[in-house]
Amino acid sequence: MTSPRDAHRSGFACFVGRPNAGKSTLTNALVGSKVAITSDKPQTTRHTIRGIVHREDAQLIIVDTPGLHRPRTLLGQRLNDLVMETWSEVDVVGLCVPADQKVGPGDKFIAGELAKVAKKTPVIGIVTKTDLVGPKQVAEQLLALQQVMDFAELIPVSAVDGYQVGLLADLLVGRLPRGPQLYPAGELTDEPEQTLIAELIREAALDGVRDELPHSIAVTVEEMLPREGRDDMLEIHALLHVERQSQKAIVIGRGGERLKQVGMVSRKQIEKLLGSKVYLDLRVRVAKDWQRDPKQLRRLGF
Ligand SMILES: Nc1nc2c(ncn2[C@@H]2O[C@H](COP(=O)(O)OP(=O)(O)OP(=O)(O)O)[C@@H](O)[C@H]2O)c(=O)[nH]1
Repeated sequence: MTSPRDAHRSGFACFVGRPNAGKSTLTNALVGSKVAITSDKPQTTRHTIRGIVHREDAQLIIVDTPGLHRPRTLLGQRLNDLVMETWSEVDVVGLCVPADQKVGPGDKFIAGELAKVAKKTPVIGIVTKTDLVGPKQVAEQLLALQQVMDFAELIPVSAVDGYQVGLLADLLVGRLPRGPQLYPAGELTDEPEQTLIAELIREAALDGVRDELPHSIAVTVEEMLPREGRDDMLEIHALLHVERQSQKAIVIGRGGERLKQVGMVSRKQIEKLLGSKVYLDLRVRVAKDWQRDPKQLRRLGF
């Protein structure tokens, strides 16, 4: 007889899909907590952030990769390499395609790349954002997705209303090998706190900026220390790196209004994350063309 302990499964999953497909939101819905940043701007997830789903019968570690795209810069190339590397290391991959957009060349490009690992790693086709369309369109999207590659399973979900999120967790867990817990119960992510904080600041800074500017913002946390004379407060110093002087002006805004807003919004999120009051000092620095400069990329953690 197998004991429940022997039946325990553990392992890694990741979601892929074109930018904005809903991968981060789905990670959060599965984990039940805000660990991956989300935004309506494409390519917001630069770091491989893991969310951990703890269940009686399994521990599912979700690696949230950046969107795959045709590389134009050194950063783009590195991001793609990171995605490929992630695929070969996980137990199951979910290809996310939003229900409200036609299956297009971007999805086919990703499916083509995924097919290369599909013999080793099962791929689940996931139609996301089903709350945005009617049942007929969901069915059509499932059919369209089925054409692009040979999936181990196909499932429609909505991270917003929770539709089939539990079932998706079951499907993912079903593909994990038997094994013990890999992380302590209750731990939701193994990303260093500073990375999460930097991501929250970047998320706030991206809100309301258009075009190519989002790709030009990077955030580093330079210092975290107890605030002098306030033992209930943390003091955090962070830098927003942009590529050009003109971008600096946009990020700061007229009379510093935008930066103030970014500070206010992200401070609230950071306080929630850390469970402590925070004094946040944000500065903007021009790191000329950092996306094309290997030294700068390393300094910014890529
Ligand atoms: N209505 C609806 N919107 C969703 C759902 N999931 C995600 N979204 C929205 O779609 C946008 C993109 O979601 P993300 O989770 O950031 O997408 P992503 O694939 O991680 O994007 P990148 O990080 O750019 O690769 C956000 O505005 C989300 O709020 C969903 O189930 N329903």
